[in-house]
Amino acid sequence: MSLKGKVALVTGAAQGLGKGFTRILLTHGAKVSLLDVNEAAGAELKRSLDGDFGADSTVFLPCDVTSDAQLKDAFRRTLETFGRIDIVCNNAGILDENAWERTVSINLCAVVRGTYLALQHMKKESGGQGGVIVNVASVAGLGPLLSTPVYTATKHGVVGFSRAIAEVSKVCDYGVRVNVLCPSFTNTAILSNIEDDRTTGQFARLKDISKKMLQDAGVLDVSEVAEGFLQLVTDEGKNGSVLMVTKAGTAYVTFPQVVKDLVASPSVVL
Ligand SMILES: NC(=O)c1ccc[n+]([C@@H]2O[C@H](COP(=O)([O-])OP(=O)(O)OC[C@H]3O[C@@H](n4cnc5c(N)ncnc54)[C@H](O)[C@@H]3O)[C@@H](O)[C@H]2O)c1
Ligand SMILES: CCCCC[C@H](O)CC\C=C/C=C/C=C/[C@@H](O)[C@@H](O)CCCC(=O)O
Repeated sequence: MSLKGKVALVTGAAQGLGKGFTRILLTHGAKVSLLDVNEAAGAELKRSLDGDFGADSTVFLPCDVTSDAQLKDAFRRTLETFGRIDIVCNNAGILDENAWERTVSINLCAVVRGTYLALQHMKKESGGQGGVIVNVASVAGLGPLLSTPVYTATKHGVVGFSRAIAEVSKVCDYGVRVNVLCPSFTNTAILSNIEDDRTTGQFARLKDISKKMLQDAGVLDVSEVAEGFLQLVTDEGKNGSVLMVTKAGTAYVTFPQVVKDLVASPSVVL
């Protein structure tokens, strides 16, 4: 899929991985709507991108993804600005075992909210032109990061929800692909949480184990993860795919099939 003329909406775009996804989308010709709760960082990034790609390539929209009203408004303003939405990346996320309800609200509830809004705008049955959604989970969505059990739960939820919605989209012929990105440790601000008793809370005493995992796994550059993101966006054969990106390499994850694949069964009548 060529990205020229395509429009993307990225949450948590102001820094870290969201910034990396934004830059690779712009480099390949897309226009990008940047959503972030950090207004200062978002405005600063917009100024930088204006210089690199031109002012009409992006729009920055202050948005707290936990607010249904703000996220809906951001989708509306994106359409007003660019006239279409082809790509949505639900990337915004935090790690805070003390504020675990907010962690669930951002990392999982807002991914559901962003996915449903994306489908509302993109699915063919509601007049959309189709598109692709990439939800950002983590390797912690595939196995426990023991010092962060709620963060782990949210990322497992993103994997499960996204795979299920991808099946819905296939069966209902939405014309929208839904994929999941599972990066390992990556050099962004969130990594500092591993040392921070304020965010690991009651599990702070386990941080040395997580630090050892980080040392053993190595730390990715944002650009390495962005390449995996680009694959999930542009490969039109990928729907319901889960891409794990680690220093050891990048691989699509396969899952055990516990129950018969109903979609493949001709007896399923819709
Ligand atoms: N860095 C890693 O090691 C790593 C690995 C795997 C997955 N991830 C995931 O990647 C995503 C991006 O994280 P990152 O590493 O770039 O961290 P980061 O902290 O650098 O960036 C997160 C961005 O999300 C924004 N954000 C936070 N809460 C928000 C809200 N309520 N509404 C809107 N924006 C909000 C922040 O302002 C920030 O710009 C997260 O979902 C994270 O869980 C990170
Ligand atoms: C406090 C660190 C903040 C970074 C959190 C990021 O989301 C990065 C998490 C990176 C790795 C998590 C590792 C967990 C791994 C193990 O549980 C292992 O079982 C995972 C196995 C995955 C697989 O090979 O299928």
